[in-house]
Amino acid sequence: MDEEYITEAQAKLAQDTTSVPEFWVNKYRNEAAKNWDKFYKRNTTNFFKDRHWVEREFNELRCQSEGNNMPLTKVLEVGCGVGNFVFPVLEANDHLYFYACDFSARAIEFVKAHPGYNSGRCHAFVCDLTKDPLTDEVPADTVDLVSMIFVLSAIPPEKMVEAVRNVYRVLKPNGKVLFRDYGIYDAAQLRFKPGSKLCENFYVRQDGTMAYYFSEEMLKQIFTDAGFQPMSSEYVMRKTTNVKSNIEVDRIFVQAKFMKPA
Ligand SMILES: C[S@@+](CC[C@H](N)C(=O)[O-])C[C@H]1O[C@@H](n2cnc3c(N)ncnc32)[C@H](O)[C@@H]1O
Repeated sequence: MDEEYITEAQAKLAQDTTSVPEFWVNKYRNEAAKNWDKFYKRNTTNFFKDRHWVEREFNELRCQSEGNNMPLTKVLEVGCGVGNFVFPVLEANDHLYFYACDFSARAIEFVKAHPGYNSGRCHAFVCDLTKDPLTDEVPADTVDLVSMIFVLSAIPPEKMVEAVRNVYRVLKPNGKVLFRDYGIYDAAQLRFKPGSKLCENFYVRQDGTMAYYFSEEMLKQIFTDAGFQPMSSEYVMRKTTNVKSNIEVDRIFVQAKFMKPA
């Protein structure tokens, strides 16, 4: 990241000295699943775009076309929403089997109603990563890959390590986590109004959903505390134009891979 950009971003963030009363902080934390469910009631399947960049960024998901006798690669997408990651990848690679979970029951209903949902290649279920064992639905040590695409940022920081440990238990030894999420100093973080910050780098949006902005260091700490070995990590910068205001903004994401040791 550019030094000048970082200095300006830090100065902007330092201006916000407000704090959210503890009652509200607890309420947002306790009602996270309810607020995401309302989000999907309002937006149905229309909010997030299909994530067609995924195979370009994560070669593990590309079709290897090594013949039909190869066992299917088992992938678990946690926090799958309405399937904007799952369905494009399933369509592009017929050698994958997907487990997909989310704590919004409504999101899972949308996944099951999708024309691409085929129970021979996909199993969707409701699960709160911070408290429901994934092993209730997925046998321990059996999954090749877990994708975490913009989900960990929605989880309060003090629950992140436990959520990642939950993922660890279903992965095979040498299995990998493919991760992409919001990076620190992302334009969306700098746009929050005073009174939205719940704790360092963690904010509540107007609809009650929450978002954390990761530094590479913080992300590495969470995954190593949960038992993973870091494989790669980078900030991905994208300039996007806000359609309403026609202003160009700097989106910053963190993309990383972690391995469960053998
Ligand atoms: C920004 S959306 C991303 C959806 C999807 N991964 C994608 O890329 O389109 C975040 C999702 O994480 C889910 N989520 C947040 N906290 C969760 C938790 N503790 N357990 C399971 N799902 C959670 C939300 O319901 C929401 O669907």
